[in-house]
Amino acid sequence: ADKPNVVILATGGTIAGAGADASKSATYQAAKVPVDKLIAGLPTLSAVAQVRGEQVFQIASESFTNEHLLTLGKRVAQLLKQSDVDGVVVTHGTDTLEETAYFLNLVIHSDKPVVVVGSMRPGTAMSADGMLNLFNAVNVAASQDAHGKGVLVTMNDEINSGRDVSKMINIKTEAFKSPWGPLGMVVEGKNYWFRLPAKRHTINSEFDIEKIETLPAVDIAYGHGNVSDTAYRAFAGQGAKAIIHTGTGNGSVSNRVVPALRELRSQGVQIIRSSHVNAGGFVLRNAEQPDDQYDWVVAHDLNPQKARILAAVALTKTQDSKELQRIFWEY
Ligand SMILES: NC(=O)C[C@H](N)C(=O)O
Repeated sequence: ADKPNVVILATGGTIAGAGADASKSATYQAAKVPVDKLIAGLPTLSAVAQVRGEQVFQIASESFTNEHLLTLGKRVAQLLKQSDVDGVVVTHGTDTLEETAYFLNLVIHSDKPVVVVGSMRPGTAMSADGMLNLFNAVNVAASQDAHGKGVLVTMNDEINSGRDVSKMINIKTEAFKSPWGPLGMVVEGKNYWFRLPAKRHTINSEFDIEKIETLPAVDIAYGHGNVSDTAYRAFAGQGAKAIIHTGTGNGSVSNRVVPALRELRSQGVQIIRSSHVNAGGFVLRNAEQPDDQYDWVVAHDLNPQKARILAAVALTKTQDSKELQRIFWEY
């Protein structure tokens, strides 16, 4: 009874996946196993925390929508207000895990631990990684020393910041990396911390899930050789309030696309330059493109999918491009 209370909010993904036999590490169905069965499969959890589960969704994370983010965020906030909840774990598919973790990091006003976790192999596979990842997540969520560090992600024994972490490869269990390194490690139920997040998050965020009812449409268009402006114009035509430009290199923009982006900006659409370089981008204002002159915003080190999350959250509060740029520097 003196153990911390941890609630596991289950949303589906491979951590709840099942394959036809133990050799199937990549061929399986995600989002099959209910949360109570996941918890029952890990009896050692009871030595760490009083754990209970809630099935919020049962989906593969590539099908996550803004509505899923809002529903999940509101439930996390509600639970953390309760004095009988010490921490929350969210089980999640890995495909959009980095988006949900960043979203929660921006909008949850609590210093209690929130840990998002998934797995690369279904529980039915040999060397399945979900059990240990979940055990680590519950350990971190139950820890006093995880308070105030923002939303965390435990995969492959590392503790990463939900802001920074990204799925870098789709077949290895060592799939999640932060361009600036992990915050720490969790080994045999003990946390080892090495650094702290420098960006604003959770309790120091100006955004609050309780004040957000909808998220505006923000779309992502990909830059590459021989690119056309068709996607950008189509997104704007369908009502996008901001377009994340997944630029080449420094977030550069082809001269085949620049005129369309200037035109869309003059019509009120926010243009946000990010980069698709693999190790994480570093897009600077007025480098490669005259952002001051064109009134564009840079995503700096946020990858396009994280830039979409921050833009959508920020646009619930401001339509001003300078404010938007301040927010991109601070979060
Ligand atoms: N490893 C995974 O969880 C992948 C799965 N497609 C998902 O994101 O739900």
